[in-house]
Amino acid sequence: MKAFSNFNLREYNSYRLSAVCRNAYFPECDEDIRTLFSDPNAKKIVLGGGYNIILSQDYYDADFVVFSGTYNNISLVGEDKVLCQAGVDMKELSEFALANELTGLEIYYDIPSSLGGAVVMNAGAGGEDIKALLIEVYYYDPNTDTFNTISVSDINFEYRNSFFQKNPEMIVCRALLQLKTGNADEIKAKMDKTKEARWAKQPREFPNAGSVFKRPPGRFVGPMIDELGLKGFAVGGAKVSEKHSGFIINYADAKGSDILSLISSVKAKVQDAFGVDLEVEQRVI
Ligand SMILES: NC(=O)C1=CN([C@@H]2O[C@H](COP(=O)(O)OP(=O)(O)OC[C@H]3O[C@@H](n4cnc5c(N)ncnc54)[C@H](OP(=O)(O)O)[C@@H]3O)[C@@H](O)[C@H]2O)C=CC1
Ligand SMILES: C=C(O[C@H]1[C@H](O)[C@@H](CO)O[C@H](OP(=O)(O)OP(=O)(O)OC[C@H]2O[C@@H](n3ccc(=O)[nH]c3=O)[C@H](O)[C@@H]2O)[C@@H]1NC(C)=O)C(=O)O
Repeated sequence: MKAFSNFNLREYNSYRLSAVCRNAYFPECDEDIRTLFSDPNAKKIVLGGGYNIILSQDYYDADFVVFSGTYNNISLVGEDKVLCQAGVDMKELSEFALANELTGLEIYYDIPSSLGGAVVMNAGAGGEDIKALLIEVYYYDPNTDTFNTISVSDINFEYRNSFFQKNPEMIVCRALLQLKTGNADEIKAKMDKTKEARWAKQPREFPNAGSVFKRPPGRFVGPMIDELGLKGFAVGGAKVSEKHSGFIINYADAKGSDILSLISSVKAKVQDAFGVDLEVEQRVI
């Protein structure tokens, strides 16, 4: 396994915040996972691709385990199933599916996520989600020091929620996905179309971590923020995106604390004006 001391996580969080941690570990196999997590008292902070996190501190006197760039094997099982490890980047997984003329993963060409993060959060967009493709997930339970398999029906997926969110000590190791045989041109066309539509609406030119808030029941976040005239509202180097007000962008060397102050301010204004208590979707670390 790769291990680094005093490691700057800037390249491992999509806001590109500078945050140094005491140690960063990049597991490469199941035994590395057991070594890292078998002692429940030795707390570690888990990151996938770092696309949905806010690193609120400049320094962490803590150990991070990063599932990105390693533990990222993908293999075809039979004709139309794919087995992949937690560190697989979903974009690469969608490209693997295309190369094998398999359909189902096209939207993940542009949903920033590791496979592990996608399972934990039930990643998706436009009405599609990962739940629909999953057969089963293999995970590590530090309470019992065992690797277990859970079938999709037992994961209890909900909107941005799952068994793994409710049990954050469980480590997602691998997932088996069911795809369908497709036509390469059609798969590629859907990948390109999804990407184009998302880039047109989202501020992909700046570091960001997707939607800041969950959709409150029966409402959208963007229109409320727009109505309050908060597009472009900034704290330090962090700003409510002018392109999509459900996003915060790092436009000028923001700190995690800038993002948190901006979130508090937006939350308070939305609460005052609409009586809606916005729930932050991104993980504050
Ligand atoms: N729809 C969109 O456009 C966008 C969606 N997103 C979503 O955000 C998520 C980002 O994923 P990713 O970057 O990989 O995750 P992150 O690195 O952002 O990690 C988020 C949390 O997921 C948990 N986690 C990640 N990997 C594992 C694992 N192997 N085992 C157990 N827990 C894990 C950890 O929480 P804990 O320790 O509490 O379990 C971690 O704090 C995806 O679900 C993605 O869909 C992000 C940006 C845009
Ligand atoms: C980006 C993420 O996922 C996104 C996902 O890409 C999109 C599309 O499926 O739907 C959710 O966003 P969202 O609720 O903001 O949906 P969008 O379709 O972008 O916008 C909803 C509505 O708000 C309006 N809107 C959007 C932005 C804006 O500045 N102003 C505005 O009025 C849009 O016109 C649309 O009518 C997901 N977010 C959540 C928290 O559910 C993420 O999870 O990080």
